[in-house]
Amino acid sequence: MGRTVDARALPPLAVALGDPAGVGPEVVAKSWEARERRRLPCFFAVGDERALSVIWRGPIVRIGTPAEATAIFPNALPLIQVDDPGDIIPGEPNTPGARCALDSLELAAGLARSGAAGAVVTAPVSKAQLYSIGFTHDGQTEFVAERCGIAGGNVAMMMVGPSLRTVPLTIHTPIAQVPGLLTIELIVSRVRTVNRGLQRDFGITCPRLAIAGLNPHAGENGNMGTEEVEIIRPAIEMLRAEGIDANGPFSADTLFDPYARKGYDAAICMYHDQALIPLKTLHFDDGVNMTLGLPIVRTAPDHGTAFALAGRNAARGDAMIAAIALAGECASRRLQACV
Ligand SMILES: NC(=O)C1=CN([C@@H]2O[C@H](COP(=O)(O)OP(=O)(O)OC[C@H]3O[C@@H](n4cnc5c(N)ncnc54)[C@H](O)[C@@H]3O)[C@@H](O)[C@H]2O)C=CC1
Ligand SMILES: NCC(=O)COP(=O)(O)O
Repeated sequence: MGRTVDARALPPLAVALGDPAGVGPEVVAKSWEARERRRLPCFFAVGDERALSVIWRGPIVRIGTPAEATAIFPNALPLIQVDDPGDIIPGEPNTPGARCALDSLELAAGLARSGAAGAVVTAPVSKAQLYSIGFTHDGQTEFVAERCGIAGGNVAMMMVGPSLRTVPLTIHTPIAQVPGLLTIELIVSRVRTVNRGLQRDFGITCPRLAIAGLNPHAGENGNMGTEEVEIIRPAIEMLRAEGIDANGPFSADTLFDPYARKGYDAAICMYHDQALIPLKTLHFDDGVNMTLGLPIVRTAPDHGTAFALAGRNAARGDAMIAAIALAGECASRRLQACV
């Protein structure tokens, strides 16, 4: 039986600043400013101090180890320095900045893996910039998974908002390739990961999972596409035989209305936009991207680098605040389950 653990036992969370020219540094600074009001767990930034100081006049204290963050956090934003050798101009991404974003991500994820940080929270990176420096993963999700020794295909991206959780089964895949990638094995393995993640990180004993169809009207019994009959329905039957409360396939067009949303804990979607459009439409300001299936907790705000806003003090910090809060809750829950 687990016993209650004081939340203060949670090590500080590592927050990678993301692309130095994006809104990442600004939303991290805004999160620190909101630390008391929003009762955020202790965290420290990982990145180049200049990315913060060019857009923010608040106090920053460099630290050498995560443990030092605890004493600093009430009065200043603790930071582990990662050098960016280039010019940092908000809204103007460059190659050194992309390398700095990657180094920051690597270090922050490593600190979480070692247990020195309680979780890793990642600010937005530009995928195009990362690809230009030879980044071979689709995104931060797959990178962190690999660093944890897990194949990218064995984790799940879950988008989390106050009234909706969605999971894209295929993620950063060209839409034309989606039907060919959908298999019974993919659906079964990804839904198992989601089921376990909702139990472990959200304390939902028997998660209710709604599986979307791929085609209009979930295929109308094979008359508007056959994926539902040949792939999705057999996968649901396999999952139900294992005791997982998976249901569907449901027409995606009515899966996100207020009445339908009451009926499930997460909607499993067939492709990126099917999952992200409803989440961002309903919860853009406080949506969180969480990676399920990792040995560590990793969250991120739902938004991207928003280069056009960078340096103008125009970015909202709420999604980053929600990402830090959720990471703290999930990491505390895991800690509690361990003792
Ligand atoms: N987790 C990550 O690292 C993510 C990175 N990206 C990257 O971000 C870049 C830009 O992608 P976009 O599709 O333009 O998405 P975006 O989220 O950066 O911007 C979309 C719209 O939302 C606004 N916006 C974004 N964040 C905001 C905030 N905090 N407060 C107020 N308004 C905000 C932007 O100004 C823009 O109008 C791409 O390079 C993409 O790779 C996109 C999504 C997630
Ligand atoms: N569209 C979601 C997104 O781009 C986040 O990707 P990741 O970098 O967190 O894997």
